[in-house]
Amino acid sequence: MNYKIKSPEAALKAVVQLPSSKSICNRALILNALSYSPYPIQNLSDCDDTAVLVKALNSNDRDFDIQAAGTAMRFLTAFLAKVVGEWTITGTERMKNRPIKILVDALNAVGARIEYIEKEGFPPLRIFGSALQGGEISLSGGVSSQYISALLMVAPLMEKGLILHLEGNIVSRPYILLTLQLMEQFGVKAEWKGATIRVAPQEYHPIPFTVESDWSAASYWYEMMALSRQADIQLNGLFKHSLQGDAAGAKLFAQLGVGTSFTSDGVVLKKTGNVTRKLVYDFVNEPDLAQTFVVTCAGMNIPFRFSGLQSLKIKETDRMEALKQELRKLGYVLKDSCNSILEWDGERCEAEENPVIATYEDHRMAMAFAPLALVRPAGIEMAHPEVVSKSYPHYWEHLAQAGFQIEEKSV
Ligand SMILES: O=C(O)C1=C[C@@H](OP(=O)(O)O)[C@@H](O)[C@H](O)C1
Ligand SMILES: C=C(OP(=O)(O)O)C(=O)O
Repeated sequence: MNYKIKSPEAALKAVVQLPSSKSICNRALILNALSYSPYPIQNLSDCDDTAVLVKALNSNDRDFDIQAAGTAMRFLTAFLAKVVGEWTITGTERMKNRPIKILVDALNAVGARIEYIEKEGFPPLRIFGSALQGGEISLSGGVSSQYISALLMVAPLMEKGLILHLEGNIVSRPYILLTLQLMEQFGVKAEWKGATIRVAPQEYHPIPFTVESDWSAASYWYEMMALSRQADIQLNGLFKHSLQGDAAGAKLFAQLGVGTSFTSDGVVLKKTGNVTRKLVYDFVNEPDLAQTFVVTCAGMNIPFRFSGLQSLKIKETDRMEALKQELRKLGYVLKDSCNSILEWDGERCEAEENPVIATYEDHRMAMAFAPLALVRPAGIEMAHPEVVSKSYPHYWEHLAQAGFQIEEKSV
């Protein structure tokens, strides 16, 4: 089934209860389990990536399928490595092609026993759980921060604790900070100096915990604000002093004419009229915002140069390729270089007559392209719109409530 999405007939008006952050949910679930917490987590997301982790942590099975959830795959691997028993963990075909060797090598070096069931370096995995001795290891920080977050959360329960030396440029650094800050809320202290993170053996202490709304999800509403002529948008559940790195999106959207005011409920967006001529930004710290900004700039006709995109190649799909392919259908010619830079200098090609945007099993492709309906009188047609459930299951409902017309088309 495809969706044809058309702009609201009147001005876009929305008060949105955003989904809660899956990054925070999935950390809180692991920390809750490690601290034997009696408190259920409040405002837990009903998105797929969180649901698979809830299911795994509550089941009596030995074999887990975490589908497409990168955090669940990485966090559960480290978690199970220290739970006595024999476990297997698998996921979607794409997950079987997302690398995990750095994490497996690191865990095996501190006393775990993890084997590959199919392809060396990739899920599915067989895990022989036991107490972990811990110690001092070096690993690359340049592939996925999720490996580091996974190791850190189990680190205080290792016999000798853990000293991690991070090699190379670190990608997605705010997610490591998020992990450390949440660990601290659960009573565990770590020290991060230079390229070294130290966690001494310690116990977690359970706390009642409420999850904040998702700043990555907020970015699509910022995009709608940027692309609409007139709009009235309020996003509930966001904090001014957020632990999420993607809160940086608010500042960056200021360059695209969207202002943010914080209220006791969340944020109110307004148009400022101050729009940059070209947007230049390094997304190494906020990779999940890259698609939003690529599509917004194209829709606003603003050239851009975005660097720091190396991790996009190993996410739900190769996001650099997917963006180039799908924007070409709409008449934009993007150039990539060094496996990490995507630019658009305003070059156009002939657009397809009836383009259908492919979503590549990637929620962020669907969510980033839908707002283009605001600037395309013919609307935007999209394949597999259901992919949004990975992080934002109510996205289409919320768009419909905001006045978008969404028509199902059988194919
Ligand atoms: O730790 C997390 O919650 C995440 C870290 C990032 O991944 P990488 O560290 O692989 O870039 C991000 O893209 C992902 O959506 C969530
Ligand atoms: C990359 C993402 O998720 P994950 O790596 O957790 O599958 C994402 O949500 O954009």
